[in-house]
Amino acid sequence: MTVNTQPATERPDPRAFGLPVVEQAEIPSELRSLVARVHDLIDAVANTEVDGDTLAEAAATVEGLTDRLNVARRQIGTMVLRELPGGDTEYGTITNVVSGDTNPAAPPLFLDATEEGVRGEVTLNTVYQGPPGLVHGGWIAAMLDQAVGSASSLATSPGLTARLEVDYRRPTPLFTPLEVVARVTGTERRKVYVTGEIRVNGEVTAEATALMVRVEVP
Ligand SMILES: CCCCCCCCCCCC(=O)SCCNC(=O)CCNC(=O)[C@H](O)C(C)(C)COP(=O)(O)OP(=O)(O)OC[C@H]1O[C@@H](n2cnc3c(N)ncnc32)[C@H](O)[C@@H]1OP(=O)(O)O
Repeated sequence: MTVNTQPATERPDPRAFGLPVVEQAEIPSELRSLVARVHDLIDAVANTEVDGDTLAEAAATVEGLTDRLNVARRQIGTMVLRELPGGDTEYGTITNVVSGDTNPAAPPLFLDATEEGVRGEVTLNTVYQGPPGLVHGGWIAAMLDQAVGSASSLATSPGLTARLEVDYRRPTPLFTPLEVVARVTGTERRKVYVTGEIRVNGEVTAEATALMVRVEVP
C-alpha cells in the first residue's frame, strides 16, 4: 500500500460531465449575505417562543421570499471551484450540506489543505443538536465524511465514500470551536484509506477511518 500515488492532473473537470462550475470568487456578496441571514434564521425558528401572530406573519413573509427566489434555480449538481491556500484548487457541490457555499443549512465547514491533509474549524449552533448541548452523531459523521472525502480528493482524485467507521470518544459540544482534520494513510488501486478526527481544545471527541473509492474517469 502506498501514499499519494495519484497525480492531481487526473482530477476530472465537472464540465465534462455536464455540470456547471461557479468560481468561488464569483458568488455574489449579496448571496453570501442572504445565506448567512437564513443560516441564523433557521436557528431562530428552531428556538423561538414568540406569539402566534408574529409566527404567522413570519411564515407568510418567508413563503413570499421562497416564491421569489425559486423563480431562478441552479442546475442540480452545480459545482464550485475553490482556490485553497497554497495554490491548490478543489471542486465541490455548491449546495453540499456540510461545506456548500450557498447552503444555509451547512454549518459551514470549510477545509483547507495542509501538509498532512486537510483541516478546518467550525462552531455549531442548536440546529445541529442531538443530546442536550451536544452535536448530533450523524452530523459528526457527516463532517468526518466531508473531511476524509476532501483529503482523499486533494491527495489523489475525487471519489465516493465506500466505508466510514466513526468512534465517538467524548461528547462533542455545541457553541465551541471544533477542529476537523483528515489525512490519507494509503492507496491501493482506486482505494484510498483515510483517517479523520474532530478535536475540542486539542482533545479528540470523534475519530473516523474511511475507504474512498476514486471515480473512474473515462
Ligand atoms: C468533484 C469532487 C468533489 C471533491 C470533494 C469531495 C468531498 C465529498 C465528501 C462526501 C463524500 C460522500 O458523502 S459520498 C456519498 C456516499 N457514498 C456513496 O453514495 C457511494 C455508494 N457506493 C458506490 O457508488 C460504489 O459502491 C463505489 C463507487 C464506492 C464503488 O463501486 P465501484 O466503482 O463499482 O468499485 P468496486 O469495484 O465495487 O470497488 C473498488 C474496490 O473497492 C473495494 N470496495 C468497495 N466498496 C467497499 C466497501 N464498502 N468495503 C471494503 N471495500 C470496498 C472493492 O472490493 C474493490 O477493491 P479491489 O478489487 O480494488 O481490491
